[in-house]
Amino acid sequence: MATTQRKVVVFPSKNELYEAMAKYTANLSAKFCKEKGLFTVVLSGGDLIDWLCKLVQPPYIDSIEWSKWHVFWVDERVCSWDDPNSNYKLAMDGFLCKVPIPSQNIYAIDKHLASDGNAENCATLYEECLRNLVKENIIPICAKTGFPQFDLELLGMGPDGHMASLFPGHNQINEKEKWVTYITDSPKQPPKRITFTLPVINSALYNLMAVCDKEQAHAVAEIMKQNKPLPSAHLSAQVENVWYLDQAAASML
Ligand SMILES: O=C(O)[C@H](O)[C@@H](O)[C@H](O)[C@H](O)COP(=O)(O)O
Repeated sequence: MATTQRKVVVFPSKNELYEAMAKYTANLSAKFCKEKGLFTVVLSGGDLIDWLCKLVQPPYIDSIEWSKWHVFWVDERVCSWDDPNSNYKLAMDGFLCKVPIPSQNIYAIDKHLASDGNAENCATLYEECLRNLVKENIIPICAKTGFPQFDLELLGMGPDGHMASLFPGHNQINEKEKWVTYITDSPKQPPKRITFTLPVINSALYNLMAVCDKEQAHAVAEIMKQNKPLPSAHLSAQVENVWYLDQAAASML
């Protein structure tokens, strides 16, 4: 399934990395809005949302066709929408509330099931939501993989090399059929989460993995040396798999 070579860019400062992330996202938004009238974007949680700060500033905030965006989460914590742990809340407060994306184009985890804490049902329903959007021609199916194909996924990596909620030593990374799966014993808190599976993640046209800070430097080095099968080492994309690193994250390369 791995189709593209990993492209790595190291930035002299975090500010330059943030600027490049905004530019990359804005360029793809313009391309896909022009080509097909919509842009499907997948967010993760963690620090990534802060790193998207430049998107909500000029010139990007005024030039992006926000009404054509469709927003998804690569993983989500199973908790209520107003819980400080919620990736939905994080993205809403830090990014989405600042831009005019129609609320019906924001595809969050089911509010009630998430509050109830049933991870399996949340994953089933999120997959159903994606399947409906395939029927509505919002999300195409990747001809090569047979899985849904998002335009851009904005990803982060934990110090243990996890991406989305695919953690080392947990079997979610091996899922080959489902589109969305779940975990109830995540090593990163909180323990209950839903997550896109690897075939879905790797079916995206563009994957941008952003990694900052020294805590991640060891995992970055292991992944680049190809000598440790960490979940993030499996990241691929159909057109481009690009890694943006700051100096600290690249310090052990
Ligand atoms: O639920 C989460 O925690 C995130 O969605 C997760 O996938 C994140 O992208 C990585 O864990 C990196 O997170 P940090 O930026 O906090 O290291």
